[in-house]
Amino acid sequence: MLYVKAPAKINLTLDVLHKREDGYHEVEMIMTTVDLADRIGLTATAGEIRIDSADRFVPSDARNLAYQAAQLLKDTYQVKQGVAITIDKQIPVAAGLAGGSSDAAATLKGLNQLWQLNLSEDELAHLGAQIGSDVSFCVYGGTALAKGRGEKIRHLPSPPSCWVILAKPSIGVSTAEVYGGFNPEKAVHPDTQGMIRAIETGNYTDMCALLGNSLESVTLDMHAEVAQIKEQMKKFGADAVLMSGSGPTVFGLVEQELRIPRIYNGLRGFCDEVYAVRLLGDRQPLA
Ligand SMILES: C[C@@](CO)(OP(=O)(O)O)[C@H](O)COP(=O)(O)OP(=O)(O)OC[C@H]1O[C@@H](n2ccc(N)nc2=O)[C@H](O)[C@@H]1O
Ligand SMILES: Nc1ncnc2c1ncn2[C@@H]1O[C@H](COP(=O)(O)OP(=O)(O)O)[C@@H](O)[C@H]1O
Repeated sequence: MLYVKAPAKINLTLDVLHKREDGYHEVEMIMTTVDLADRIGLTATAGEIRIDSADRFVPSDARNLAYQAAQLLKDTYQVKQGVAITIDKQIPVAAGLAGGSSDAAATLKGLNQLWQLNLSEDELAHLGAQIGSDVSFCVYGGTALAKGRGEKIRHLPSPPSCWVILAKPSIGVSTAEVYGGFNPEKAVHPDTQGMIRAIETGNYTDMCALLGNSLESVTLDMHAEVAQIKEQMKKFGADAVLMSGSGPTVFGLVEQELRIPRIYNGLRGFCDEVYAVRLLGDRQPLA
């Protein structure tokens, strides 16, 4: 079996510019991967695509984004073989951490090897955009500025290294619903260029100060728990906190490792799903 890692992402900034004619929103966002990852196993079959996951929230049919990735490659390149895909789910589902998108991206990369398609990363990223807006970024990983509906990628250097505390309240959030609730009149717009400078110059203080997400207030208005978790995370000592993507996961940046146990243990009192991970920063090897 071929194994591929599928890491989660967080959005350091997420600026929603406007709603487009096609219903999607034009965005500018800085995404970076963290070392919380699903593990995708791929085994060639005679022709069919199968999905196997022990996680009850992960669909095991064509709704699964990894299934869609395999189907897309099979149809586009007339591949006769099929694949059995196992998903060892570690990333919380519907959390704003792009778990499904990362599974799809890992499947594209793994099948490129297994089915010997010889496609470039750029070709895989381009195909990935047909599956979902975040899939192109997940093909590359690392740190990037994403524009368009999320599929136009410009690579950025690694942010200054730090710990990331992730806390997910026990609610799932629909990305479409959150974008649907976006109100341009009330929107806050993060300083994307400032964040790029902070990353390029390795300025941790500025990176913390410039975290921002236009979708945060939409989800906060729907779910009071998210605001409570933000408050708790700040109180327990995170340097800066923000909701990731459309939520509901809240992340906190922490420079000093010594502070992690207090924040982690404090949050565990409120929230079942808490993780202390590192920023991955750089793009990672395949497996
Ligand atoms: C908000 C973000 C931020 O990284 O991530 P998540 O919270 O999902 O992790 C992304 O923009 C989510 O990307 P992704 O989850 O791939 O979205 P898609 O499947 O393409 O779209 C789901 C739905 O979200 C809305 N959508 C998505 C992207 C976008 N730029 N504008 C939109 O309006 C559309 O209503 C679309 O039907
Ligand atoms: N491989 C997968 N892992 C998780 N969820 C998936 C997957 N494939 C499809 N989904 C569906 O996608 C939806 C969004 O899941 P996910 O990608 O985890 O969240 P988000 O878009 O918030 O980052 C879920 O409701 C789930 O039903």
